[in-house]
Amino acid sequence: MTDRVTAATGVADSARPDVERRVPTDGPAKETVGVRLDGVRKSFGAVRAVDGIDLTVCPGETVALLGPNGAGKSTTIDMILGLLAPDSGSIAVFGTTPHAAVRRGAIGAMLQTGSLLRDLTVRELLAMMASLYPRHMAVDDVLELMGIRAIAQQRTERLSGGQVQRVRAALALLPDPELLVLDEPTVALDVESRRAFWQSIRDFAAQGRTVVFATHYLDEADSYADRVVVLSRGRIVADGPANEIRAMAGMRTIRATIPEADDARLAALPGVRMVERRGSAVVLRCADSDAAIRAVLAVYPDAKDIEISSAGLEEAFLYLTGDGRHAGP
Ligand SMILES: Nc1ncnc2c1ncn2[C@@H]1O[C@H](COP(=O)(O)OP(=O)(O)OP(=O)(O)O)[C@@H](O)[C@H]1O
Repeated sequence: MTDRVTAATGVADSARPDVERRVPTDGPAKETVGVRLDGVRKSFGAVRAVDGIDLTVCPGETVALLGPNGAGKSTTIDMILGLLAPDSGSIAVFGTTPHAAVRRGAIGAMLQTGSLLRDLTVRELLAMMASLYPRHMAVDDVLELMGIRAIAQQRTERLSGGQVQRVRAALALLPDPELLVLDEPTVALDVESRRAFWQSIRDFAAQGRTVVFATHYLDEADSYADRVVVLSRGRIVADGPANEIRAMAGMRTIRATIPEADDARLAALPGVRMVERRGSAVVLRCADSDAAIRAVLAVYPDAKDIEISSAGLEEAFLYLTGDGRHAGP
């Protein structure tokens, strides 16, 4: 798998005031589309960070943007939040521009970077931020939702990395947003903290709210999202219900030495999804390895050194993002 990004440790990034200072709403919007991206592109110099993304997120959906480092997840999120403008294409959030949605308090965000204000207790920080919103969740309710009641009297500079993440999420939830956007929110957390974090977000989503989150973790996307959108090199390479993406992750691989095999013919065999060359061997990624091996032997009875194996989650992820095609011997 790819390298992990630097852990986020804070909140209330002063360079991003629009996201943190939301104006309250009268409750969830009634639009049938929560977030919509049409042909969105964004480059930084010669780097095409986002290269033509079409994406629709329905209200109430929890969608994971899954991808390795540099896939374009943060750039996509920053454009949904109105922090970056696309070079081309359009973005709508609950039927309006991202800026308008932020202004009317529809979006709460937890970004990768930012720092908590020091010299305040967690409760004081939440109360202070709440005072900026004419309408907001009760501080006690947010403490309860994020499971941080026990640290309410603790000063922010004394918090552990995991506690900081939960306080940052609490700040994002404070104005009771219709859309919650989380950019790799659990990157610094251990397994138990991740589980507890996601249970809190699930409880929030269960109120009919829309959640979009970026992650490197296939298992996290699988466990907590209704739908998984896999990004690679600025493009969507897979988009489907979590169980479908998991099924792809469950694909099997047939490796064999097949003299004079024709790649196009192999690719057309039943059960075969993809053909790769590894020296004299071919590797077949299969949706149905039983059907595939029967077909291979029927067409190429001379096939030898046959191995059938399950793709691990990591391998499946590399396959989905296209980063593993030339890996391995
Ligand atoms: N402000 C910027 N200036 C120049 N290049 C940038 C900028 N922001 C992003 N990029 C580049 O755009 C590409 C996509 O970056 P992005 O941060 O969106 O990816 P990501 O999927 O969020 O990655 P990560 O998981 O590492 O956060 C990368 O090649 C990155 O180096």
